[in-house]
This record gives sequence, C-alpha cells and structure tokens, in this order.
Amino acid sequence: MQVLYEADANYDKLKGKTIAVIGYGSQGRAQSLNMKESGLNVIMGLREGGASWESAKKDGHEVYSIEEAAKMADVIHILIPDEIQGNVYNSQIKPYLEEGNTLSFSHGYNIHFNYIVAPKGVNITMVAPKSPGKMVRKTYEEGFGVPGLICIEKDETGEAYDIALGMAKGIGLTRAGVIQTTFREETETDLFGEQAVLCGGVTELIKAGFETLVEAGYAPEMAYFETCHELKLIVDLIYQKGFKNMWHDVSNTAEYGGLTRRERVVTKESKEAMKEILKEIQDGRFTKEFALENQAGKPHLNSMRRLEGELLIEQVGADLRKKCGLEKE
Ligand SMILES: NC(=O)C1=CN([C@@H]2O[C@H](COP(=O)(O)OP(=O)(O)OC[C@H]3O[C@@H](n4cnc5c(N)ncnc54)[C@H](OP(=O)(O)O)[C@@H]3O)[C@@H](O)[C@H]2O)C=CC1
Ligand SMILES: CC(=O)[C@](C)(O)C(=O)O
Repeated sequence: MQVLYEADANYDKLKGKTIAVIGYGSQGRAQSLNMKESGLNVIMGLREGGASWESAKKDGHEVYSIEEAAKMADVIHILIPDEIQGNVYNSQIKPYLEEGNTLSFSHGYNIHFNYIVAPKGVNITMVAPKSPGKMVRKTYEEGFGVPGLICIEKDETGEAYDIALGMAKGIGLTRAGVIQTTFREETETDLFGEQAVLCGGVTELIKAGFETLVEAGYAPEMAYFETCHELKLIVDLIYQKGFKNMWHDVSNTAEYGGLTRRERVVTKESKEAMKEILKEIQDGRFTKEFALENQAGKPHLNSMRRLEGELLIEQVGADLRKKCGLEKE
C-alpha cells in the first residue's frame, strides 16, 4: 500500500482558500493551530458563549459563529463530537454550503452511516489523524507528527485529493505517513480499534492485571506501577522500534515469560469476541445502539464514566501521578 509523505503533498489547491474548523476540542485545537502555523488560512466556527470560543480567541484565532464561518469558508472541517455532527450540520452548516465547497471530517462516522448527506456540487473529504488531539499538537510542535488517513468520498471539483492531502500536510500528518483509504474502511477500523484494542481492550487488560495483583495482596501502588505506568514505557518501545526490538530491550526473563503466557491472557475466545465487535460495527448494530444512547441522554455512558472514576486504579494512579508531577494538582 502506498504511504504518502511530505514530498507527495503541497498547498497549491489550498492557496486563496479559507478553512473553517468547526469545534475546538481534542482535534479542533490541535489541527487548527498546526494548519495555521503551516501557513494555511484557518478560521474557527464555534458555539457562541461556549468554553471553546474564549480558548480559541486566547490562542489568537479568528473566531466566528458556526453559521458565519460556514458562509465564509471554502473548506468546512467538522471537528465536533460525532453524535451531534448531524444536527449541527443540518441546522448550522448545510444552509450555507455552496457548489465547489469541501465538507471535511476527521472520522467517517456521519457520512458512512448517512447521518450527513452533502448536497450536489460539494466535495466530501476526510483528514483523520491516527492519534489523540494532544499528541497531534505535541508531535507537530516537536517537528514531527502523527500518521493519518485521507479519504475522498465525493470529488466535484477535481481538487478534493489535493485539498485533503494539503490539509494532512498542514496538520503534520505527512511527516509520519498518510494512507488514502475510504470512509467505510476508516470508520470500521477506527471504531474497531477504539473498542477492541486502544481504549476498550487495553483498559480492561490493565484493570484485570491491576485487580489480580491487588486481590492477591500486593500494594495497589506496586500494582499501578507494574500494570499501568510501565505499560506506556513498553508501548513506547514498540512505537519506536517494533515488537522484536521491544523484546530485545526487555529482559530474557520477561521475553520468555511473555511469549509463553500471552495466549493464555488474550485467548482464542478473545479473538472471536473481536470478530463479533467488528461485525456489530459493519452491520450497523453499534451505531444504532450509540444513537439510542445519545437520544436517551447518555445514561449508560454517564454511569460507566462514574464507575470508571471510582476505580481503585484511578484513585491510586491519580495520587502517584500528582506526587511525581506527571499530573497537575
Ligand atoms: N478525540 C480524538 O483524539 C480524535 C477524534 N477524532 C474525530 O474528530 C472529531 C472531533 O472529535 P473530538 O475532537 O474528540 O471532539 P470534542 O468532544 O473534543 O469536541 C469538543 C468541541 O465540540 C464543541 N461542541 C460540543 N457540542 C457542540 C454543539 N452542540 N454545538 C457546537 N459545538 C459543540 C465544543 O464546544 P464548547 O466548548 O462550546 O462545548 C468543543 O469545541 C470527531 O469526528 C472524532 O471522531 C478523530 C481522531 C481522534
Ligand atoms: C484517538 C482516536 O483516534 C480515537 C481513539 O479513535 C478517538 O478518540 O476517536
């Protein structure tokens, strides 16, 4: 598969164009500052009176209402929560779209599941960092970047690819590598990754390891250092050098023990569960469930958030992170 880098991208098709970033949260702040510092013409379209409005102004952005920004922009890049994009798009963006505009996203969710249908004459593109927003910004400031995906769902002007790849360059993604895919593939792989591996799977693994040690009588602080804090350091090795070199860097004891026991933790049943999770995403069961959850006011999500915050690993971890200065008081 071809991976695109800096030399493959340019800003030619973005010259003279205004990019309105809608939303100033995890992705919105990072992407808008990076694109602006890369020389692109970025304005913010934000909820008037919200926390982001002041924060974006403080960061030196030109801030407008969502409607105003949509009217002024050539590219409208929607970076607000997925579950509200449909409503905001229909009421505050769609009425101001013009032929030749580009509607851009960082996740394919709303286009793939048809919550948003763009009008004729409007490009539909995606520029999706494969990273949390804070690292999109941090790595850019360090002169590097995070990898990303670009997708062209609809190209009405013949410029959609160059616009998406130019934005990817402006965000810093072409420094680390950009792959072109489709809205369907990005949506399905991203949802799968965050559910089965990155956020869901990993936290459940950490939790299970921590609780196993604590229930066996070991100090929670030791269990936290062993199963959570050190995990980042090991994953950093994999991030930088791959599995083989991570195994090389850890002790022979860890290598032998890890390689011989890991399939007793992530079992064949775990793999079957992963396949089921992917099927639920592909056949729409997940998005239907998430839509009902949001229509009901997020009752399950709010109670799970509360329980997550009450976990011993959270209490112990917060105390240790504050004591060593990793987390501000
Ligand atoms: N989080 C991540 O790391 C990643 C996210 N993505 C994708 O990026 C997109 C944005 O996600 P993310 O950055 O996490 O979003 P956030 O939850 O961080 O978005 C917060 C922003 O949305 C605004 N907002 C919330 N509700 C409304 C509303 N009703 N009307 C107008 N503005 C509103 C907030 O404004 P206010 O301050 O006024 O509340 C704030 O500016 C999504 O499509 C997501 O899937 C892709 C890759 C990674
Ligand atoms: C950081 C990222 O890409 C995630 C986990 O998929 C998300 O926050 O949507």
